[in-house]
Amino acid sequence: MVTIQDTELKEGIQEAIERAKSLSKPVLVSEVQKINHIDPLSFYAAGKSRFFGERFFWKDPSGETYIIGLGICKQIQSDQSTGRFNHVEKEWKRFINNSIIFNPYDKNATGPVMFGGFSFDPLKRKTKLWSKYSDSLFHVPTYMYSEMNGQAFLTTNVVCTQHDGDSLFEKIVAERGMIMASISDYHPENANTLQEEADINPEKWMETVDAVVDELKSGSLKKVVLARESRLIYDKPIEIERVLWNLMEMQRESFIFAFESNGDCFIGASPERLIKKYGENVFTTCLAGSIPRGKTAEDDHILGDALLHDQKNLTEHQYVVDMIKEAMEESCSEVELPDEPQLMKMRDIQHLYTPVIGKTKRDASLLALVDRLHPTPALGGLPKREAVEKIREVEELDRGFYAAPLGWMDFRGNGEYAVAIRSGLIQGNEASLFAGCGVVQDSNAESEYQETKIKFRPMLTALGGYEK
Ligand SMILES: C=C(O[C@@H]1C=C(C(=O)O)C=C[C@H]1O)C(=O)O
Ligand SMILES: [Mg+2]
Repeated sequence: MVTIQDTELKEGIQEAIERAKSLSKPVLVSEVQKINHIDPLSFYAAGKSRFFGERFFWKDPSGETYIIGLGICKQIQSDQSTGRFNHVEKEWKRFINNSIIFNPYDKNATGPVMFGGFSFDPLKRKTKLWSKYSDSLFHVPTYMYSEMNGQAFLTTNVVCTQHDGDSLFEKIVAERGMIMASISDYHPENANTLQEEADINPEKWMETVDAVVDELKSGSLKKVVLARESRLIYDKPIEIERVLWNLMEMQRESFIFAFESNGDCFIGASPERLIKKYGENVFTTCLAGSIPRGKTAEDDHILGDALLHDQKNLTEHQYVVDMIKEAMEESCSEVELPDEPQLMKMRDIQHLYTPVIGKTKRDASLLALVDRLHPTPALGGLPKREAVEKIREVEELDRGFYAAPLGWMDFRGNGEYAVAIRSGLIQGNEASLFAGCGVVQDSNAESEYQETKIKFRPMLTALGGYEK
């Protein structure tokens, strides 16, 4: 059946081909349909055979926003280290500038959206672990399911070139029809069995923590976040859908994300927002300072209370608050944040948490805010530049996209980026998990090590390898 919107898509494609001829460059057509609700994970799973390596999944902590992409109609990438945020934003604007958009809905995350992220530190020596991800990597999906406050939308993005003809419309409608017809309720099947678990050099990591603590006592550095890796080997290829299913069951309060590239998949459940921008309203998060959850409600309360009064953790947290407050005050006309941190309780861990809201000054774009904030002292340290240099020098791990901004931006400039922690890189039947912690003068290597162990748990449990 041809709907009114399909007529629009057909005419849009014809017009875009004409435009591509006259401009001698590809032109995007984007069409948005309001549709009935689909289970987001089932939509993702429906793209498995056709689009493996070209999918992404996103859920925000409130569950108000889901964005799932299948296929890539445009890739924006760069290995340039300076000005990379600005470069991506310019490329994005240039791409949507001449596009034809049918979107009668005034909803964020509908129509053209780019999804992806950045590496933590483009100047870090690269290993082959992250060879499938360039320092800046964004995908614009061909088919995108998005949900905003309970309303569901299907966006179809087609890039037309001067060489395309009428058959492009038929091809897209047929492919889209096939995807929609193949959606069936996803349920995880048999789990993987963990065969080998290798913490990479924990003793050396603790020695590095000790050495950094000594430096913090004598120099100008105040905080350095040090991370480490655990490598897991399973008996068979890890099913990304099943990991997402588990994360959705167990880490409801987190951002849940998966970002595929050339067969690898970066995946995780992060409690930490870097920045959200809807219109002029911006939201960011100071999250640093950690303690385990208690086994009983009473235990849990005692631990939470101890965290709220622990000087080492309060200092670790305050560095983040000070830096984020300063950055926000530069970019915003109004900034509001509470005086004292509160507790954020996740399934496996509790943190000190200070939410920050603001209203941007007219010229502050989402990626300019990302540029200003990344890395906050929650993931880098303080002062920012020295801390990142220290990490580059002493950390064994190639962080890749771990601890870096990951998220989306739509054609109107709205979007959200999480700090991609509690995450791992899946490569066939193997996975690398990453976890770090804020090292300050009062840090103790053994307890920081224990803290990273807890931070591995969300992913370890979701993969199947840790039973609580
Ligand atoms: C670095 C991580 O987490 C960060 C470090 C924290 C800490 O040291 O207390 C707490 C929250 C995060 O900002 C991680 O999970 O890998
Ligand atoms: Mg800590």
